[in-house]
Amino acid sequence: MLVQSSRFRFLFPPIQKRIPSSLSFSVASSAMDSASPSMLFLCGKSSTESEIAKSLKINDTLNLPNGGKVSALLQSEINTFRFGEDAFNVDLFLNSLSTKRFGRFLIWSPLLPSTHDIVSHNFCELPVGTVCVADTQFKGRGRSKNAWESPRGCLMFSFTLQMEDGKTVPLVQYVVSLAVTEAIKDVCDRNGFPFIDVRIKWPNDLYLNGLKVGGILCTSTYKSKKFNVSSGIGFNVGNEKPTTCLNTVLKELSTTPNEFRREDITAAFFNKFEMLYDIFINQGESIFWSSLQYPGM
Ligand SMILES: O=C(O)CCCC[C@@H]1SC[C@@H]2NC(=O)N[C@@H]21
Repeated sequence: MLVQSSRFRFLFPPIQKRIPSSLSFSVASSAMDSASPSMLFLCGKSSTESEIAKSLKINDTLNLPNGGKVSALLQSEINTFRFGEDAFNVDLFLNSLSTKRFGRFLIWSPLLPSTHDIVSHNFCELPVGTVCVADTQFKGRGRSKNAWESPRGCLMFSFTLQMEDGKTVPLVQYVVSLAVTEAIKDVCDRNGFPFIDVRIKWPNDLYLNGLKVGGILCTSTYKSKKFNVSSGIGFNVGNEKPTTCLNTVLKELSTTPNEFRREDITAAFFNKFEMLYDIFINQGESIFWSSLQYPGM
């Protein structure tokens, strides 16, 4: 059943074609597995977050589950390395970010096992709202113990939030899904791109032209009367495989050579998420339904 709204569009199951989110890794990427430490660049929107970065580096605080090694570096050290032109541009992201809490402390890595492992394993050491972005993952995690294929071009990030009311925790993935589709609309509007019809298959999958292009993974632990929630998003922005991606569809719809940038989508995501999350916490789940119209019912 397709339900359309004036502001949001939702796609409810059953869906035409299901693409498994569990897909195998290439031999090359699994060979890179934990042999060398993952480089984590710790970056901040303001001096407050930059001080946190320095302290985490000096104290060698961050680590990975199962003894995986990390090497913590500061934003100022990024330019001492040569990463490809398609590496995540930290400045581009931070300059487009207008939030008060989410995304302001950024951990970027060119290659790591899983952004989700970084934020969930180090949750208590990181400021709430921390985001970890990777260009490639070699142990990307999907829901239900599936793997998430994580090639270059795919937008992959995880972030943290803390909640007090256990009843609302399972619903946060809805807010995340909504923020992703709203972010894509926002980037299209700002850049004059044609409308790209990314749809939510509730609660945590994103579809484009009937194919799965993104998924959301939310996990939580309970500590000191608070729910520590880690939320991970994988979205095919520039990677045509394994299904299709935003840039392929944009190319089909455009006469000029435009491309989505992962940095713009990530910043727009947090700008939208912070607003939607505040509404959700203050007004409850009505945000999901208030603007729905049921045509023909
Ligand atoms: O559809 C799913 O099964 C959810 C996929 C979630 C994948 C993302 S990619 C960024 C983050 N890090 C991970 O290891 N998984 C999530």
